[in-house]
Parts: sequence; structure tokens; C-alpha cells
Amino acid sequence: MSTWLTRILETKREEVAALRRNPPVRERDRQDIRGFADAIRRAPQLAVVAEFKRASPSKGLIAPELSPEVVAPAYEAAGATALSVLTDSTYFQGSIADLQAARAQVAIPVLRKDFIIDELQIDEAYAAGADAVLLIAAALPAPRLRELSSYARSLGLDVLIEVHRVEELDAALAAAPSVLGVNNRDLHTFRVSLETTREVLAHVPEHVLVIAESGIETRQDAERMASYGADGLLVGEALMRAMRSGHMEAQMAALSVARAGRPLRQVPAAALRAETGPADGGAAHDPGEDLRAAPGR
Ligand SMILES: O=C(O)c1ccccc1NCC(=O)[C@H](O)[C@H](O)COP(=O)(O)O
Repeated sequence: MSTWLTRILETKREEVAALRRNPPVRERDRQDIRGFADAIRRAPQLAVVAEFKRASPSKGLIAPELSPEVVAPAYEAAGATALSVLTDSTYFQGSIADLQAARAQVAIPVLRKDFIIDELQIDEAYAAGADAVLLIAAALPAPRLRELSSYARSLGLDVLIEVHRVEELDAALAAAPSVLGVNNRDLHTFRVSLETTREVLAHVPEHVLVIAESGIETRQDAERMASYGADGLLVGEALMRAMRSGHMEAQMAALSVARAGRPLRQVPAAALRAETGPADGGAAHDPGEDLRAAPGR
């Protein structure tokens, strides 16, 4: 079945073929890489990764006239922890030049947001000054996800690995993400549900740094993501629209909420007993205990 994601990946295969004919410079000696994961970890509140996004397949044109030279420093001044720049041109009207222009204006780390399927795209990101790259679990077989993650990390880049479903978690975690992203948007259907973050986070180990992505607009949304245990947010459309209407600082302030930490995990009592063993050498099962709070991850 052809979906937006499969169509986008087809375009990426063509772009990689073009990169193969005209490969990016293979730089290896950057001393200027800014820690994307570190910035999120150290953010005093819920981290905000603010996205430069002119257009999208789900929403069409969002802010086609805005330039990264204007938006990036405004995001930073308003308190963004890091930037995300969509570099895809066909579907998002972005470019690798947008990333270069944005990064030149700020001191915070910059993520290359694209559909990466090949090392050459990582070389291109590295040469353009990206500090981190996105890898999407739904777009890559598990071994390839591990290879590309390991390649990016060997260059000193952080890797944001994005999942949408619990079933994608094993492959994502095995690829050692610097940060795990939970995308509330299904990239096949575009359906957005903020519950996705709650469902996925319930299965993520405590030590993994997590950001919630897509569909986050209001303070209530941000507080909800915090209550599910996210360490940060990735926000595009709401901030770009606010830039257009002159309310970006207020929008960023609305997203600045305290972290809540990971909530207590609800696990079946039987699973708890299996983890800890019976306290009295084999107490009878109490059906009333079927769900109880267990220590967080
Ligand atoms: O945004 C889309 O329509 C889209 C469609 C297909 C693949 C990816 C897509 N978006 C990429 C993103 O992950 C979002 O830009 C990012 O999470 C920010 O989302 P939002 O705050 O809802 O703009």
C-alpha cells in the first residue's frame, strides 16, 4: 500500500542515488559539535526543540515566507533548548541550506530532520554543521537502523530515534539512541494522538531520554506530555504559526512547563511477583491486586 511515508522514502532513494553520483565532502574533523542530548538533559524545565517547518504533507503551507535567519535566533531568544530544521525540499519546502543558515545564527544544537536511509545523508548533515540527525524506526529495517545510528555516533553526532508504536521500541532501543522521540503523528495516516506518548513511554526504561513530537500546541498539551514522563517536546507548526502572527514568545512561554519525572508504572501483580518472588514463599493470588503501582523505570 502506498502511504505518504512510502512515497517520501521513494523520493529519498532517488536523492541518495543523486548523492552517490555527487557525494558530499567526507569531513571528519569537526570540533564544533554541540550536544543535542546534553542540552535536553540539562534543560531546567521540559526541553523545547523548536522546529523550522515551512510546509508539511499533512498541513500544506504553514509559513512559506519565513526564513531560518529570522526564525532561528527568535526561537533561541525565546528559550528554545535546540532547533530542528526540516531539510526535505519535496514535501516540506526545506533544504540543507536552511540548516546551515539557522545554525549560523544560534549557539544551541541543531537537528537535521529528514528521512535518512543512507550514510551519505549523514555525511551531508555532518558537512552542513548538524549536531544531531533523525532516524525513523518505521522507515528502516532494524539492522540498518543500528548501522546508521552507529555511523552517526562514530562521527560524534547525536541520534534522535523516532518511534510511533510500542512494537518499534525494541529496534529503536537496540540502536542506542542519544534521545528517543515518540511521534504522536502516524506517518502513514497523519492521525495525531497525544495518547501515543503515554502508551509508548509506559514501556521505555527510566534512563532513556525521551521527547514527545507532533501535535503539541497548548500549555495543557505540554503539561500532559510532562505528566507522561517526557523530558522534552518537539514542536513545529504551533511555533511557526505563532511566528507569523507575532506571538511566538507567548507560544514558547506556554510550552515552558516543569518536568514531572516518569510516573509510577502500572504492572500486573503477577508480573511483580515474578520480578521479586513471593514474599511468604507463595501467597495466594489476590484478584483485587491485579494492577498496582510499581517503581518507575
Ligand atoms: O508533519 C507532517 O505532516 C509529516 C508528514 C509525514 C512525515 C513527517 C511529518 N512531520 C515531521 C514531524 O515529525 C513534525 O514536523 C514534528 O514532529 C513537529 O510536528 P508539529 O509540531 O505537529 O508540526
